[in-house]
Amino acid sequence: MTINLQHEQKHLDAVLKTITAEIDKLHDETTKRKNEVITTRKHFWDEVKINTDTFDDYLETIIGLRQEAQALSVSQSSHRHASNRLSTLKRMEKVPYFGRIDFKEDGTGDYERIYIGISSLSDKDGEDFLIYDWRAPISSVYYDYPPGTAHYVTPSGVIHGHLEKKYQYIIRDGNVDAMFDTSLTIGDEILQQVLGKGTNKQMQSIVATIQHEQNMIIRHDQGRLLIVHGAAGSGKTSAALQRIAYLLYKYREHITAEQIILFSPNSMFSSYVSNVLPELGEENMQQVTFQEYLYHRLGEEFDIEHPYEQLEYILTSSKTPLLQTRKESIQFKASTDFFQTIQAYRKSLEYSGMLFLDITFRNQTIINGQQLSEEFYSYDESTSFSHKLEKLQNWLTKEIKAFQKRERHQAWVQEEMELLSEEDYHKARILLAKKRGYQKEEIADYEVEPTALAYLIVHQRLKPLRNQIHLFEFIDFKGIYTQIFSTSNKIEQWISKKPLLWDQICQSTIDQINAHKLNYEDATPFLLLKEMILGFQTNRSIKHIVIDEAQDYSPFQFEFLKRLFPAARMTVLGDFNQAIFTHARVSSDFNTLSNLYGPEQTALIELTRSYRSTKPIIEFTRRLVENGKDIIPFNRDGDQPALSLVQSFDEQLEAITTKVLQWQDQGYQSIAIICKSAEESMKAFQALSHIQDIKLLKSSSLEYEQGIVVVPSYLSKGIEFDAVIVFDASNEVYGEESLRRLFYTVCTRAMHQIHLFSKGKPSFLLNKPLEEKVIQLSNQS
Ligand SMILES: Nc1ncnc2c1ncn2[C@@H]1O[C@H](COP(=O)(O)OP(=O)(O)OP(=O)(O)O)[C@@H](O)[C@H]1O
Repeated sequence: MTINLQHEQKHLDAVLKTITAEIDKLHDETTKRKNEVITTRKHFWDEVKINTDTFDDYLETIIGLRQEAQALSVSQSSHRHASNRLSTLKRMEKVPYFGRIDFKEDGTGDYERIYIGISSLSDKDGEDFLIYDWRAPISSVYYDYPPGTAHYVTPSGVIHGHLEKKYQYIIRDGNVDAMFDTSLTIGDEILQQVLGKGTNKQMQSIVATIQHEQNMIIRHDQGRLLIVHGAAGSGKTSAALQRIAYLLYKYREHITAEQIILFSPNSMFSSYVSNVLPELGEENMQQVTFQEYLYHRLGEEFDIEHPYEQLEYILTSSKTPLLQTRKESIQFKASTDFFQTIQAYRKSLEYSGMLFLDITFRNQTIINGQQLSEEFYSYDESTSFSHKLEKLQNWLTKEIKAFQKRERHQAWVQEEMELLSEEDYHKARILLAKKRGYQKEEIADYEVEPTALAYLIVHQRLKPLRNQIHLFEFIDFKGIYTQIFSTSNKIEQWISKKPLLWDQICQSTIDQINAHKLNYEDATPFLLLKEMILGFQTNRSIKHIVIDEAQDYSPFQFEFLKRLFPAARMTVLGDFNQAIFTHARVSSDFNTLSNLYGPEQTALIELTRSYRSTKPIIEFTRRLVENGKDIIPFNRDGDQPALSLVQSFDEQLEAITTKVLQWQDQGYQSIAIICKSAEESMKAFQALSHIQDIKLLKSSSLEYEQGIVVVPSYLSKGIEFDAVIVFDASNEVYGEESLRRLFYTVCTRAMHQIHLFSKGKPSFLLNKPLEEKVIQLSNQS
């Protein structure tokens, strides 16, 4: 069948008419709903009579309030629903659908034309679907099958049938610009077009061109854990976001956007991906970084190191024994071995080793830590650990009460009583009178007894202490954690393989903690131990967590997240070739992760096709990593990557400036000059400040800025640029094997162009690409 665009245009016009009619209807509806909300808000208090004289009045007031609040919530939700649908329809007005399948269900007569778009649309009688949502069960045929037999899964069973044809459309502003019979075409024209365009400030949805293996990720529906290991640019983040949209559609009765959390690497990345779900007509999920969580939980106790500070230290420090100790320490503290050690240690605390802080008041020790420890271990062995802690808390509360009684006779209390201001005295009088059961009108007759007042003063002063007891702040968590590193401790027996430089690791950990500093590698183990002692503070309302750039997380962090969100399923996406943190440099897969929920609850999907970069760029970058030959480039042509050798800093700056201007002339809008560290980025930025509108991206940057940017390697992770300049790819800068993955991450950020500059001898990491001529040596001075 030849494609008849006129005929297609006619169909589109008819669909657009229905969309326009629905938009008009919804316009009226949203205005009506909005007015309803405004009126309900305005008259909220008119409808409720506040009367608390008797219990019945009070009850009636509460019921009235509740009814009004419910009415308001119903109108608000109808308004939200109508306006969400309205904005989706407005988006559909531009592109109502992007694909079509001609499908015949077994046992039925004709082929049905199924048009697929970002949301479904029925005809005006509401009887037939003009457009099917891309997440509807039947739409999976579009992504999964070439013409021939096909099937799809519905809640009521599997539907088998025959797919005759599959089409893709390019629709712009109500016109069918092009239409492809994708069962005949060899390359994927639409994908070529999409990938050939310039980058956007924000990530775009990929629903029109989702690939079969990506669709498996999006619609995966079994087990607690889905692990996606995929090459750079293979669409992991994209698949993750469309998966969230899919879950919100499929489980719309049970899951809302607030019940899904995306753990992203940094705020800039969060802003970069924040457009995808709204573009698909869904509300955004929650986005957090693991670091934010650590700050939230431990920020008051410690000065916590940021993961990028840790990286910066590793990348910029000169090779000293101190650096070696730190690297060993990071690797050990992220290991499963250390996790098991902590578990064993926590168990042992049931019998000995718990440390408590002295309870002090006005520089006087009321009860010392040793006494607390004796009391704790005096409880019957059969009492559970958490119950023992509760008993200790109760005992302590009683001791404080007794102390309060004794303390009221102290001279300082007398002094405070005498110095009490008129206002404070008045407040104390009211409080005491109320305590003694005086009614409002009788308070004036109440005579304050000095002992009661003294008791009250001590009581007030002890309030912070009581709070600390309530929050179990009398447990010496710092002491308990550092005990692991006190060399005389038996903890060493539990470590299956003592790391090199163990004594130095111990000493530096103790020093840091004593200075109230928490290195990034200590933060999660510390928090985990704390939670194991106190009992986990869990969040059961979260139903799904998605962890992007998961190679950066340690087994500790996964264990932690699993416990923190006991009701959640997890989707984990990563690429070990991009594992840039010291702790993950030795791992190459997610194998250990399958222990998290057990193999039966775990599925692994590998993505090997890479879409971001042109074929010449992928052919270059895949030679940088050991297992790179498995990466399959999407067939998009482009210029070959280039390497320029320069002799001096000035020559480097001049060459970079020329390149940037040349790329700008060619129409590339997002150009990144990627440096190894923040330190190098700052230097480069200052030296290149003559380039108009050049910007520096920092770890504190909240938004991904387009244009010409200077960015440190680790911050460029997860995002992409039209053209990339590697500021200095010399052996001086990238001269170590441990930097291979970082270097690969940097080079894989480029979509269309990449040019590397090397001041002096190029990095040994480039030997293979140079030998195999996948990178061009562009000029040699
Ligand atoms: N099916 C697709 N259709 C259109 N574009 C796609 C598709 N899959 C991936 N892309 C594009 O490829 C680029 C890379 O995708 P994405 O960032 O999701 O990959 P990633 O695997 O998360 O990469 P990295 O690990 O390097 O950060 C993006 O521009 C994305 O839009």
